[in-house]
Amino acid sequence: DSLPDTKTDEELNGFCQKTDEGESCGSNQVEINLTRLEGGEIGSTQIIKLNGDVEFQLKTVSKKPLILEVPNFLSSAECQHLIELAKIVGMKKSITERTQGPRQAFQLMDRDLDNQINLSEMFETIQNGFDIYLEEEDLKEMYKELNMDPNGDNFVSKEEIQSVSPAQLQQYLYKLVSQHPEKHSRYSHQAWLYPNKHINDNIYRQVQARVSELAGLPLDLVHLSDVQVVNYGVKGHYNAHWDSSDRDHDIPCCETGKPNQGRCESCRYMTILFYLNDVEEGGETAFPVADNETLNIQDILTSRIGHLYKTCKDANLRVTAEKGKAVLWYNHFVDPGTGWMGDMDMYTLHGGCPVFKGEKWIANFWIKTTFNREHDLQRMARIHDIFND
Ligand SMILES: O=C(O)CCC(=O)C(=O)O
Ligand SMILES: [Fe+2]
Repeated sequence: DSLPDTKTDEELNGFCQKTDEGESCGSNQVEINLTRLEGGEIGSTQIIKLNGDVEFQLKTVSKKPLILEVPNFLSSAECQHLIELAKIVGMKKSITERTQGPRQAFQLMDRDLDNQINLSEMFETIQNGFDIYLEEEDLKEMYKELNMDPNGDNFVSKEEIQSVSPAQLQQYLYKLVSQHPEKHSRYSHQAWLYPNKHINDNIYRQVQARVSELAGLPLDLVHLSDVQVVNYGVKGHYNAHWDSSDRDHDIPCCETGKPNQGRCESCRYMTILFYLNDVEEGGETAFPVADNETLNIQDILTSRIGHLYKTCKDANLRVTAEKGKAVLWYNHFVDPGTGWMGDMDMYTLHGGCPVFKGEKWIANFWIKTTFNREHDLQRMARIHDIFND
């Protein structure tokens, strides 16, 4: 499959690139690569011009991964508009993959291989299996209720666990989080804005154009990416996670608006997150391992640094939620071989701190690409037609 060769340069100008010789369009003429902005020293600010001739500040707040902030990227009216659009679509409770659908079994995390599960291993078992984060008291209460630890030594042996069925455990946990939604990894409401559905919305399109300009990425790519508007109330939060997935040859990347996909994974080259209001207290975006010297994924998965509902204040970096501000980072490196999406940057681990007072509205603009450049160029050509008809 290649691009239809009947297209003129002008028709292909959705992914035109500026070169020294002027503008050059289409995939045959120029190499379209994914690019990255360059940061400065931590705390330093660059001035950039977007939106005609309007100056914006681009502040570097982390180098590993590169994280940039742009205050007042959106006007107050634009923030309000995105919130209104989301409300019209309808805000729904956020769910995560692990809380969807029926559960058959869960994996016991017997880290020290002593054939019994201690409290911290049980914490990890439940986090891993159900996306639910329990405190020590919760675990002890659960042991009592389900009679999981008859001898009361806070260790659940393999025999003891056999007396509880996965269905029983699931039922108990779901009841618990229905009463205490803050124990879930993510406690928020959300709505998706699909670019195709808002094609006549001038404010939305203006924002998309500015995102493309800021990121230095083709507008077609921005038009391929849906937007998620999220609302958090008091106790609302999102524990630490990565926004994208590493290359998996067996599971394709999810694509906006493509029905009946079966299993697919989120592939998001870049995250551009907007704060749509000022939060009275709390609600920062936390990056627990930003600018860490080293990174140990096993440590992240087994320690409590991911439990941002409790540990946000210990995160290496916290970005405050301020109306109109954008914060952006790259979930992937550029593959030097293909010029397209490459390995994931595991330092991008992040999440939303609990809101203590007021509420929090954000919009996630994820730049979605797959690992296959030719495939994406074709998708870009198609969306280009839709947007320029
Ligand atoms: O609420 C935040 O600050 C972070 C949200 C987030 O990471 C997400 O929605 O993927
Ligand atoms: Fe995220």
